[in-house]
Amino acid sequence: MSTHTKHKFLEAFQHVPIYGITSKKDAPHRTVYDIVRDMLESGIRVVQYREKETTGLERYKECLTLRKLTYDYGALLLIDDFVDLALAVKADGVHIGQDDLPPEQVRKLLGPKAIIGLSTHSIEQLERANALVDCIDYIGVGPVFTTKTKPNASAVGLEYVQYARQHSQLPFVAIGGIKTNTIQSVFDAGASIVCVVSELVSARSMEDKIHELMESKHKLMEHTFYE
Ligand SMILES: Cc1ncc(COP(=O)(O)OP(=O)(O)O)c(N)n1
Ligand SMILES: Cc1ncsc1CCOP(=O)(O)O
Ligand SMILES: [Mg+2]
Repeated sequence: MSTHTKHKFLEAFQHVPIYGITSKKDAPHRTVYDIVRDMLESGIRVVQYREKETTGLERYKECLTLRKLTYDYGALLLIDDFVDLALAVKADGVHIGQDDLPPEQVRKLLGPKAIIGLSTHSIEQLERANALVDCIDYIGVGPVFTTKTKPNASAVGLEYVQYARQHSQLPFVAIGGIKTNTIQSVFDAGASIVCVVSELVSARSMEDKIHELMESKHKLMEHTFYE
């Protein structure tokens, strides 16, 4: 909303431009706490809690522990969908979809300091988000590629990432089907922040996986620098 919240959001990607999202089903033998601790130990500083198949009470208990953990690492905790949960655990903000509460209502509920992200899947939705530049802090752009993590959503493609790069007035996070073999194309299309859910959460070593993912970003930077 304010330049302050946008700055706080962008600053958190200074070292690792990866937005972390929880997914217990991609690491069935680990707790959400272990998953997030690994993300934080690997340098991630923005974590979204996204657990669809959990009770409200379990979500609350898990988020309470994550609030303390993310706080200890100076990281941001965002909640997917549930504004009430974000308020209850004093999260830094929420990520909402096109079918959730309208962003203006979410802003009224959470106040000026909260970070609010909104999913977009088309040029029309991106342009509507541009008109909300005083209400929301960033947008999601995706699914870039088809993904089992969101099986019913159609891919928007790299062209939409390029469009976001050129036309979004808000910081954007590219998401959906981004893996070691596709991440380079997403950076090439103009994304600065990416989200890798299943491949990261299921990795044997999250730290190694992040290094592997970031190799393409470094290659891109060297390439741009020497051009
Ligand atoms: C960073 C980011 N981008 C997009 C989404 C998708 O959110 P939404 O459209 O609400 O869909 P669900 O995640 O609820 O299935 C996201 N969560 N995070
Ligand atoms: C939550 C969400 N929103 C758009 S795609 C997606 C899932 C991304 O998961 P993965 O990185 O495993 O494809
Ligand atoms: Mg959602």
